[in-house]
Amino acid sequence: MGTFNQTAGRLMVALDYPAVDEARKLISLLEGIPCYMKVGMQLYYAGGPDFVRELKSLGYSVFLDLKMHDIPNTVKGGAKSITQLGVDMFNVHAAGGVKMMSAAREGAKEALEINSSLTMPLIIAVTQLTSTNQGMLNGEIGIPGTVEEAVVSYAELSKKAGLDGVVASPLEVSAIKERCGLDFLTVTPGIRPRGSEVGDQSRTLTPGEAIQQGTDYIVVGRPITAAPSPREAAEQIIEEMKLK
Ligand SMILES: O=C(O)c1cc(=O)[nH]c(=O)n1[C@@H]1O[C@H](COP(=O)(O)O)[C@@H](O)[C@H]1O
Repeated sequence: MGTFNQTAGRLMVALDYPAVDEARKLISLLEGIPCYMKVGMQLYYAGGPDFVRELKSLGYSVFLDLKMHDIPNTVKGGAKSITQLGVDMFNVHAAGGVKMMSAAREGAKEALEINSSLTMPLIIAVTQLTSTNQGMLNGEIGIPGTVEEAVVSYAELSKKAGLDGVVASPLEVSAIKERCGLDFLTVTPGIRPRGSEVGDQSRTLTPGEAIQQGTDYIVVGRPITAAPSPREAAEQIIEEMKLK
């Protein structure tokens, strides 16, 4: 199991930018605010491992969101490389199955055997993307049942594989915790402060509501990055989280 970094806070800021310069600009605006930095595929494909190392050297806790979904051997290798970067959290798709998710853990462990100064990252699994709604799940994707049932079933698989938690919408947090236990982490995107644009997200709650549901971490991108003052937006979100 990885460790829960209290000093990083419970807010994860999604650095969804096409270039590292834009990400650096936001990071300087948010200086001193307790948060994880989430690097997703857009920024990683542009800035690569060097940018992740840069964030680590600045002292940030980093969630590398590359959503691996491949055969177990490939995911094991990917997890080994990611762990060698010293990230604090990374993710895979639960749809890859128990063997694939266990392989991610094995890969991370192998990295630690090579370099004992590394710590085990938190490994979490994406359940159903927060852009998926009930109609899409049953019609387009072809999975029967409710979104909550599909998410909880993926969460159970993730737990069976020995992962630390899942990515889901805040709407499913209490069902996940009920089935998988309170210490099974939930990382929840689909966060929209009241009045902000929903965009392509389908299953959303406000930061305060997400905390009330018992989530461990909230992931916020555009409500901060596209705000007139990203710093004020982040401070307001943290304030709202504390009030709950
Ligand atoms: O794994 C993720 O982080 C993720 C999973 C998911 O189901 N939904 C989801 O939105 N995300 C990520 O969370 C962030 C949400 O960004 P905003 O919608 O701009 O707040 C993006 O970086 C997404 O890639």
